[in-house]
Amino acid sequence: MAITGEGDRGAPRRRPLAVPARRAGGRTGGRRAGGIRPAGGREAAFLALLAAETGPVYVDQALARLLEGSGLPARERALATELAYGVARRQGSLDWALARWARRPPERLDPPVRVALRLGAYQLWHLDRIPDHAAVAESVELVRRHGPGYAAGFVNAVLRRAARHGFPHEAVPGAAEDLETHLALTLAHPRWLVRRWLERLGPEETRRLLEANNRIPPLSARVNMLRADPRSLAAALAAQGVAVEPGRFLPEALRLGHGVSPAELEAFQQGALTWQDESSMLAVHVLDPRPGQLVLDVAAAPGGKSTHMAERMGDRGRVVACDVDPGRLEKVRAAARRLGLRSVEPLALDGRLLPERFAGQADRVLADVPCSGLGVIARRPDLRWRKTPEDLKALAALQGELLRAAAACLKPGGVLVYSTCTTEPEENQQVVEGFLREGGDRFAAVDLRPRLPAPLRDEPGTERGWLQLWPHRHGVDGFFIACLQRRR
Ligand SMILES: C[S@@+](CC[C@H](N)C(=O)[O-])C[C@H]1O[C@@H](n2cnc3c(N)ncnc32)[C@H](O)[C@@H]1O
Repeated sequence: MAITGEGDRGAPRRRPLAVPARRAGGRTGGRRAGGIRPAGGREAAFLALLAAETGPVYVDQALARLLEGSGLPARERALATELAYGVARRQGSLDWALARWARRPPERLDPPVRVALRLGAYQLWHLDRIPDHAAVAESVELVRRHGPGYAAGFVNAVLRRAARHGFPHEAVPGAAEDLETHLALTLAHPRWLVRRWLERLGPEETRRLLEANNRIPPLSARVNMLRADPRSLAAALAAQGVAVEPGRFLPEALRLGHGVSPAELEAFQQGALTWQDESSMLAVHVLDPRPGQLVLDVAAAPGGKSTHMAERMGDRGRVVACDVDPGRLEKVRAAARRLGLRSVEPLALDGRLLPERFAGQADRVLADVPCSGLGVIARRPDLRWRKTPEDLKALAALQGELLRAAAACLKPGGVLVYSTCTTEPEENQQVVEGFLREGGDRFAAVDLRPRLPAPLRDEPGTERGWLQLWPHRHGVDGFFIACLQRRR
């Protein structure tokens, strides 16, 4: 769902699988999803899942590219989204069950074959309204069109067995017997994540978190207060038949009903709103940039928070929007243009080099760093299967370096926010605590309570300078915010 400004955390992506084109077999193997026109929703889902399986792209991104300009009617687009997200979400448990009918683990099969099997099995086991024969026949047809020669007969045989026997519920251990495996299989998450959350949150909360990760997340928008006021905009949207309600925490936030096509909404095109989760808006509220200030955004693309800061500053002052990826900086430029903001200055640079230009000068610095994205699993359903504990370690090193560079740019009395869209302490509290230990008494954690809306003031950690938001507790993305101030 490429709808929030937060879609891509900019973390290093998985490398493309080194599948030789012939073995990958498909006529689509190795080609980017964007280059093909799907004939219907099922084919769009299949191609998006295949693109994610064989390239450095997430399913939601591949699907968005495929659907853009596909000319598919709304019903087929909805089917594509339901299937692609559903399969991506359930991949681990689908593979576990399919292994017994395929007599080998799906990851050892050619990508088009395993994608066809997952797509068929998902429809058989999780969608009541699709008749079994259609689920099987359509999957066979897709692999015939896009897979290796042998595949159609194999997929047909495996899916017929899967239809006959159903999902092997009897083989899933009970919660009392083996809670970790039970939750991993019934709520489709990798075991290492379930284990880590069980240790930290206990059984009940872990279950609620896993369930929240499997729900369609809210569609949140930020009103550009320089162009519109939230009440009137909400009324105008309601008059157009859009279901709309206020945000949970902030005056500029709105929640819109699903079924809205974000980029096509007139209010978006006219620069009156930006798609953004409320958790991200909170980071800017905590930083509290003021008109006329010099503000640095260390890792700014696609510009969700840079543009929010410029809006809050009345477009007066400078918001230097730095990002190492010049291509992604174009999105910042486009967002600022759409929103009518002139104070945003895109800068293509490794954020670690910012002190060479801005040492000791900035009033405010935002370090919204690349992270694992484990707080946005609901938006990016295949992410859970791609991340490993090793990723968290590698990211923590880069996050620490970016935080040190950000802090070096602050002037005395200047304020910094460090944020991520992950829930994991290695990328969050531990990075900030490590930095504070190294920095001696030059920096101090800022009490967040006066900077937060009332319902969040008493969350754990706020008086010590940090806030962890959770999808199952707060109804927003999993997001971390820490605030520091330079003393001298
Ligand atoms: C989480 S995203 C930023 C989201 C952005 N703050 C927003 O609100 O729209 C992380 C960004 O970090 C960038 N990035 C990764 N390594 C970087 C580095 N060393 N210096 C600067 N930017 C970096 C990525 O290109 C990506 O755009």
